[in-house]
Amino acid sequence: MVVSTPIAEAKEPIQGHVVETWEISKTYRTGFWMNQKVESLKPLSIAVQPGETFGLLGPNGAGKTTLLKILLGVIRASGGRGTLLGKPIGDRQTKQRVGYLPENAYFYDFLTAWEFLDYIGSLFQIGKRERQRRIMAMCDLVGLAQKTAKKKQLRQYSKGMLQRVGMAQALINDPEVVFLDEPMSGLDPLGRYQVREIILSLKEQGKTIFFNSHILADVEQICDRIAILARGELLCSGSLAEVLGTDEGYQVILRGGQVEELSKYLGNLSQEQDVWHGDYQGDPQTLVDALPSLGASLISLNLARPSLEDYFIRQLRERGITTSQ
Ligand SMILES: Nc1ncnc2c1ncn2[C@@H]1O[C@H](COP(=O)(O)OP(=O)(O)OP(=O)(O)O)[C@@H](O)[C@H]1O
Repeated sequence: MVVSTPIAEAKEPIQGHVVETWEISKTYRTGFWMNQKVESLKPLSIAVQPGETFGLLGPNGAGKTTLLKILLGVIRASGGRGTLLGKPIGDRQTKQRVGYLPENAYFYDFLTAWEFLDYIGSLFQIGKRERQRRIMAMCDLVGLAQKTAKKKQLRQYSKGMLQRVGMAQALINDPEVVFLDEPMSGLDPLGRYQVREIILSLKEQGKTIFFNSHILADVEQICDRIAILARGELLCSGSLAEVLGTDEGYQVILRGGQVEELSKYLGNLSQEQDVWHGDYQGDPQTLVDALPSLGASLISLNLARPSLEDYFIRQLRERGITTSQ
């Protein structure tokens, strides 16, 4: 995969937050008489720094797409306010500096990828020569063969290839901030890996990335900071270290010893024949030194950090959320 193809010279660093909201909220009115209310987003305040990869997580129906659409000016907030690149949300000039990959991108599938990207480039009023240059750079960036891009109609593309075209269209205007709604959904492991690589290469170029996802393993690998939404409510936000904590423990497997003695050192002890599994907190050397007196020998000792998935599920359970909406 080809990565890191900057398509424009360095810009002035962005001052202040790229995204900032203050108590922003959304209530939809539904029903025949529009008399039913759906509170999709409860008052929410977040801030995203320049150059950051920010992951917005949450189960289905949490309000992730709603927030993204508000930030992009696609729908209006019911309350609160926010800024994008320092300008009030909805500012027309800001749109030139923003890229967006919708969750279910609609493509004119009778066009080739090249024609489609050329069309999107023309909407941004990019001149013909520059459009050609950018389309070539985009094909390289997202790993799309130029020959295929010129020949094949989009209706003949696989989901993974369409996602690459979607990424390319989101980047054709060389945006400073890119919003990606579920960029890995529906992709196989290779496709997910490739999208992750593209996101990392954008990050290297200093772009700010805001993306929605419920694929936690991907988020854990690429995000600087995360926020968790559920039922329209912000449950927490912060860096992974802030959210998960830095308390690292060890998973220990050893042979021999008695439960009374071993439990002074290990938590969650379980036994399979004469092999013990347990958790250990503290200096590993202390445990290793104590093993002879416990009559036990070490089989393995592995560093274990709580995963984002464990944390995410715990957060939802603590609030009694066991199903998606
Ligand atoms: N146009 C609409 N009219 C009424 N309710 C809506 C509308 N759009 C979204 N909702 C409701 O708002 C809530 C949040 O929806 P949203 O699409 O923002 O969730 P999401 O977190 O993006 O979910 P998913 O992960 O499934 O894409 C849901 O309960 C949804 O049914």
